Amino acid sequence: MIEIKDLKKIYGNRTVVDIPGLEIRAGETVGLVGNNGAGKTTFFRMLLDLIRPTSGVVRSKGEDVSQSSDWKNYTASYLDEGFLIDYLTPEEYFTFIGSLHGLSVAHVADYLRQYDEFFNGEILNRGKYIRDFSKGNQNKVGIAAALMQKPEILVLDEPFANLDPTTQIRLKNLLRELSRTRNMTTFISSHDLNHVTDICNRIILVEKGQVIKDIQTDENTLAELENYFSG
Ligand SMILES: Nc1ncnc2c1ncn2[C@@H]1O[C@H](COP(=O)(O)OP(=O)(O)OP(=O)(O)O)[C@@H](O)[C@H]1O
Repeated sequence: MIEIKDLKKIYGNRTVVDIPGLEIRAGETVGLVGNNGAGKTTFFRMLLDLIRPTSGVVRSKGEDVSQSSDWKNYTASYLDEGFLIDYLTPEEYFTFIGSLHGLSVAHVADYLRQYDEFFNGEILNRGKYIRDFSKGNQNKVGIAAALMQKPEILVLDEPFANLDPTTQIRLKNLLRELSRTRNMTTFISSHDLNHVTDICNRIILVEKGQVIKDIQTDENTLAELENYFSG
């Protein structure tokens, strides 16, 4: 589904991403872990053609993401609040994103009903602009909007950050369900080793831009990661 070849990002004289080769198969749930500054967000930004690699290529279904736009039809992401439009209300934002994907206002309202529990009564009909929501609630808006396009590939940067424990558990259930029912390919970066090992079937550990471990999750993975990070 996604193939990475000789991917490098260099800022000044610092190489912040250096991945000789990586393949992600359809339906995989990939957790990206690594300490601050390891290069996770930079990697995601290259995956989504938000920044250009210094060298190398990211191919999605065989097409270079920097040369083709086809991947945008089946890829959704939420990296940070920069993806939102902060002078809109959540309803206006969902309607706008829905319109980009050919959904009517009624469709969008219908779609949002399934997120009642995830939103926990804090998102819709609040009469507030997105900019006035807490960071956690802004995350909820961004994640629900990304899922609205029923993507084949979903990329989320630290989706559990700023979410209360109840919403973290609801998000985990939601992502598990989507990967099971839609065979969605998912990338999730997180500092929460419990959550990523819980929902991801593959864990990629990066340090200084390099892949240090690439493992299929099993009952020993959490202990292995905890051991690595406590060293
Ligand atoms: N535009 C830029 N110019 C220079 N250096 C940058 C730029 N963007 C990122 N970096 C550097 O690249 C390195 C990787 O950053 P990145 O944000 O990808 O790490 P991360 O793994 O997502 O970290 P965190 O867990 O803290 O979010 C960091 O050292 C960062 O300072």
